[in-house]
Amino acid sequence: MASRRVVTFVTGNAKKLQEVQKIIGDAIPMTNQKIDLPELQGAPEDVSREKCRLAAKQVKGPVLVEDTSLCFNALNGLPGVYIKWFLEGIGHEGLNNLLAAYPDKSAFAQCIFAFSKDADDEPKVFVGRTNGKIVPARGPTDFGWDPVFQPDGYDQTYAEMEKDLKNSISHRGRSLEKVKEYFASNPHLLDK
Ligand SMILES: O=c1[nH]c(=O)c2ncn([C@@H]3O[C@H](COP(=O)(O)OP(=O)(O)OP(=O)(O)O)[C@@H](O)[C@H]3O)c2[nH]1
Ligand SMILES: [Mg+2]
Repeated sequence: MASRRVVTFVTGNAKKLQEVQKIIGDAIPMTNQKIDLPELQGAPEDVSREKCRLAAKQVKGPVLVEDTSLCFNALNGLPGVYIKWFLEGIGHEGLNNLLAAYPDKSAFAQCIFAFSKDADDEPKVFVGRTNGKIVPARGPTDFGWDPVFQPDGYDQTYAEMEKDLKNSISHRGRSLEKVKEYFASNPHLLDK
């Protein structure tokens, strides 16, 4: 049997890593590296592709990265890929206040994973999206904007949900389902 390479998931975010490990399980042989990659400005898919290229150069092997957006429909998709800086700058209350002037509180969480086999391989992207609305913070505050995002069809915020429930309906879970399908349908992807 050919020996197999291992995919390195590159992120600076420990909470993302926990979720990714839980969702992937042993479906894909994976390790991780904590590198805070510089992020291009622009369209979400391009941000993720560029992170993937930078990661592949550093790791020199198969890499997986992701970029997460939180998009408010009343604001035509902003803060989007800039949610990290909005959250750091204005917090949960500030995110709610951004929508104070609009009756439409709907939003979507989006995760874009990107994979490449090596630095010469064009990254492939996998988009996962969950629709919901922005609400005053409820639940534990240990992960980002989880307390202010309530997915459609549920009366709990992401933060109030059991982890397995969040992972089964989340932007990250949906994107990773596509990643897993891609690996399952390309069984020789990691052969040396
Ligand atoms: O409540 C949350 N539930 C989630 O499911 C979730 N996923 C990401 N985030 C936050 O949204 C921003 C994305 O920015 P981001 O994709 O650039 O991540 P990051 O810079 O933290 O890590 P990375 O880029 O090294 O992977 C960062 O503030 C993350 O903390 C989440 N918050
Ligand atoms: Mg980042």
